[in-house]
Amino acid sequence: EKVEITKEQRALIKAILDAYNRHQIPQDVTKKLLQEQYSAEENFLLLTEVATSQVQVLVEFTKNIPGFLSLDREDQIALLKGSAVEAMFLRSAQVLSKKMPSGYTEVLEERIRKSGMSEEFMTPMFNFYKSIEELHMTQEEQALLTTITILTPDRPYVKSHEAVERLQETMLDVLRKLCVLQHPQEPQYFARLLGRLTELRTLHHYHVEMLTSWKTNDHKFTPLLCEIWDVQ
Ligand SMILES: CC(C)c1onc(-c2c(Cl)cccc2Cl)c1COc1ccc2cc(-c3cccc(C(=O)O)c3)sc2c1
Repeated sequence: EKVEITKEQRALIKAILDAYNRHQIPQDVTKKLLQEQYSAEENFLLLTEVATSQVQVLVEFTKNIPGFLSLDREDQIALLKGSAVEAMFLRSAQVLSKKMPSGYTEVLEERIRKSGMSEEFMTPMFNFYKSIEELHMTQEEQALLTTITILTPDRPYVKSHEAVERLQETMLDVLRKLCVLQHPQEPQYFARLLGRLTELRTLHHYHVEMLTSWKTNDHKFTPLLCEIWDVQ
């Protein structure tokens, strides 16, 4: 059947894409990735600094998701805490994508690979990055997929499950139509995008162990990261 994006849905895409592009990590933070030396310590410190900045950006972006601020305040926090890692995998995947060279691709990969993280997480992490790169997502798809990840109803401690589910379904419907219109030769494209959301949950579980292994090697995180990731 003819897939049509309504006027409201077009306005929704514009609002989300504008917010996604408006909230970016400041250049003086990301620039350090290009300048400082390479050592496991230095790489970990830089990644911690950028991740902290990314969380601040994520909070601002989330506040601009239509309907998010009408959710219960505690649910807003629960959604942010529950989705931060997954949103950051998506963001770092965009930066690492060689299809949209960001100037940080090589240095970021190098710093992640040499940040003192155990080898066992490297393979699934870089397989994920490769699978995202192969999708050649448009900016709208990136922004919507991040929004859908944030609006996942079954995060821990979310009380108004239905309210979040309604918001997420609105976004899923827009993304589904966008995929049909922007990837007409790939009828399975939308399903492939949703498959990445499943992959993100697996990486989220790996990430909890990554944090523990860093902690045991006496790596320090910032107060904001400790708060959002429940690290002591
Ligand atoms: C605390 C730290 C050691 C850590 O622990 N786990 C992870 C992690 C790792 Cl490794 C991989 C995936 C997810 C997480 Cl959460 C991290 C680092 O997480 C981040 C998070 C976001 C970004 C955005 C970047 C970035 C660069 C250039 C440009 C831009 C840009 O948006 O312009 C963004 S780098 C970066 C690093």
